[in-house]
Parts: sequence; structure tokens; C-alpha cells
Amino acid sequence: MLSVVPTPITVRVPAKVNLHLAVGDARPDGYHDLVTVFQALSLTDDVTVVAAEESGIEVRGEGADLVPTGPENLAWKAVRLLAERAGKDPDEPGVWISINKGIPVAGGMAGGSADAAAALLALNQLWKLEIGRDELGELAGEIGSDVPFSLQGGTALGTGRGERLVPVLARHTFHWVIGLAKDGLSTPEVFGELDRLRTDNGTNRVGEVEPLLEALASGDPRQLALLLGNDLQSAAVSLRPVLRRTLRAGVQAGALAGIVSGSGPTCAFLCTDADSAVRVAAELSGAGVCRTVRVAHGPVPGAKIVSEESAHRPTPPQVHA
Ligand SMILES: C[C@@](CO)(OP(=O)(O)O)[C@H](O)COP(=O)(O)OP(=O)(O)OC[C@H]1O[C@@H](n2ccc(N)nc2=O)[C@H](O)[C@@H]1O
Ligand SMILES: Nc1ncnc2c1ncn2[C@@H]1O[C@H](COP(=O)(O)OP(=O)(O)O)[C@@H](O)[C@H]1O
Repeated sequence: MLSVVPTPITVRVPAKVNLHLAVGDARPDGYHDLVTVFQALSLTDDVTVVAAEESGIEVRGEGADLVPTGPENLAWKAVRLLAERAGKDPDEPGVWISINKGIPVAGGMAGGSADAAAALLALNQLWKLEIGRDELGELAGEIGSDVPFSLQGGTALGTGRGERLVPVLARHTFHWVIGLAKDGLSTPEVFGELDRLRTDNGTNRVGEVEPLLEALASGDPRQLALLLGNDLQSAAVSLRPVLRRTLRAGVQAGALAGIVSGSGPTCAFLCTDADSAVRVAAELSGAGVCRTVRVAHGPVPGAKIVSEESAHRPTPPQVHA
């Protein structure tokens, strides 16, 4: 008898950095209204789905031991949501998922959200559901605030919880150095710390987003560097004071500006060009304030299906501290 080998589908999905993150006051539902500008960066995860008798999830790559392989994995939430939509048993959907992590775990770069977005796209194809991008985006927003952006990629303005997106024009490619920290920070804890700091003694708030949008359209990294801002930065630094040193070290190494990525603790440094990014990465690595240092560029596209051949990731340029 001829046995048919199921065909796996692999989706590659990017990390994000928030170039502008304005956080409003806490809402009754526990969330905060945001005005944010996301940019998708060239640090990626690969998520492969394949039809299987035994359903489950496995995680490989850097920080894999910190990622849950049960129902708490955000990719598994995507599986359950799409299984319900497809009329399948969400407890036994008959799918095996392999995640290859290249995005730092709990680093404020939306790695879990990225895997959920990738799983949505891959299963849409595997189960031939033909759900359009708009509906996929809505399903993504049910999983988490950052998931719709992971699907969309590029550069986008996010409002609401960050899930309502409008694409933003970004001319040219921007070059970044990414400084990874030893341990992650919890997103809800960082939002909570910001609320506490604001109640106790107030904190500065980032200004309007329009000047940053103009800098993106101009494509001038020097102009953009002056306008990067993140309301969560003071909270992340309060919980992890060493980040102040990391931010200073990146600028001393030659970056135009440094910023905590989202809720941190990863720090992102904007550089003039690709060569400068490599030099800054080497020097920051030598400063001993980061676990690992990588170079990246953005914007890059959102989640997309890649062929099996190209699913074997090239080793990203990195410098070990
Ligand atoms: C801060 C940001 C900036 O892009 O990213 P990260 O740094 O975590 O990657 C996001 O707002 C994180 O989005 P995401 O990680 O999807 O968060 P969710 O799962 O939706 O929410 C986790 C928790 O964070 C808090 N939260 C999240 C989003 C938001 N607008 N207000 C909040 O207060 C809430 O306590 C919520 O329960
Ligand atoms: N697929 C996943 N990849 C990474 N973390 C995940 C995943 N699913 C759930 N998590 C959990 O989400 C937490 C936040 O991880 P992550 O999304 O990488 O960071 P952040 O929210 O800071 O951007 C992790 O500590 C981990 O326990």
C-alpha cells in the first residue's frame, strides 16, 4: 500500500521593535491604550506545522527551555482558535508544531506573538481554510495585542491595545544593534510598574507621534534617532537598573540612539548604516553589559510561507559577549 507523507508548511516571522510607544492610563479591563509605531526586524522565528496523529508542540533554538510547550504557548492558542473556526476538535486538532526560535524570549520583541501569527498563517494553508488577511488579523487580535503586527510586518502605527494597525511609509532600510539581556521581563509587570511610577512621582511621557512619522518618511536615521521614545522604558529601567548602563554603552559605542524595546529588557540601538552597526555591535559586545549582541535591519515583511529548503535558517550575524 502506498503511504502518503504529510507535507509540512513553514512560516518565517519577524521580531518587532517599538520606535514610539505612548502608553495611556490603565483601562478598566486592565489594558492600556497605546499609540505605537512598530517596525519588523530581521530577527526571525520559523514555525512548521504538519498533520500528525499525535498533536503537540516542540521548541528549539535560543531560549527554548523558557518557552512553554503546553496550552500556554501562544502558537497553541492560535491552533485552538483556528480549529474551532474550522469545526475541528481543539483538543485533538491532529497537528504537530515545531518552533525554531531566533527571536529572544521574553525580550520585548514579541516572540510569542510572532509564533502565534505564524501558526495562524501556516494552519490556514494546511487546512485549506482560505481565510483572508483581514479576518486572520482579527483572529490574531483575539490572541494578543502584538499578534496582528507580527502578521502584517513592515512599519505600522498601532492604536487601541496596539492591535489596530495602519501601515506607515518608511523610506530606506534602518540598521539596528540589538542588545539581549540575561533574563526576560514580564510584560504585565512592566505596565504595572509604569502605573506605580506615575502614581508615586509622575514620569515623562513621549510626545506626539507625527514628527517620528515624518522622520520615517524622510529615511534619515539621524532625524529618526532624535525622536525614538518609549513610555515603558522608565518602568523597565526601574525594574532592571542595569539597563541604564546598557543604553549608555550603546551610544558610547557609536550608535545614534538607544531605546528599550517594548517592555524590555532587550535594548535596540539605531545606527547610521550597516557598517556602523557591525562596529557598534563589536564594541558593545566588548563592554560586557549584554548577554549577546546582534545586528538587524528593518523594516522586513510580516509572517510569510517559506519553502522547506529555505526554512533552514542562516545563522544570524551575532557577537557573543
Ligand atoms: C508592550 C508591547 C508593546 O508592543 O510589547 P512587548 O514588549 O510585550 O513585546 C505590547 O503592548 C504587549 O503586547 P502583548 O505581549 O501581545 O500583550 P498581551 O498578551 O495582549 O497582554 C499581556 C498583558 O500586558 C498588559 N498590556 C498589554 C497591552 C496593552 N496595550 N496594555 C497592557 O496593559 C496587560 O497586563 C496584559 O494582560
Ligand atoms: N511561542 C512562544 N515563544 C516565546 N514565549 C512564549 C511563547 N508562547 C508563550 N510564551 C511565553 O510568553 C512570555 C513572553 O515571551 P515573548 O513573547 O518572547 O516576549 P515579550 O512579550 O516580552 O515580547 C514568555 O516568558 C513565555 O513564557
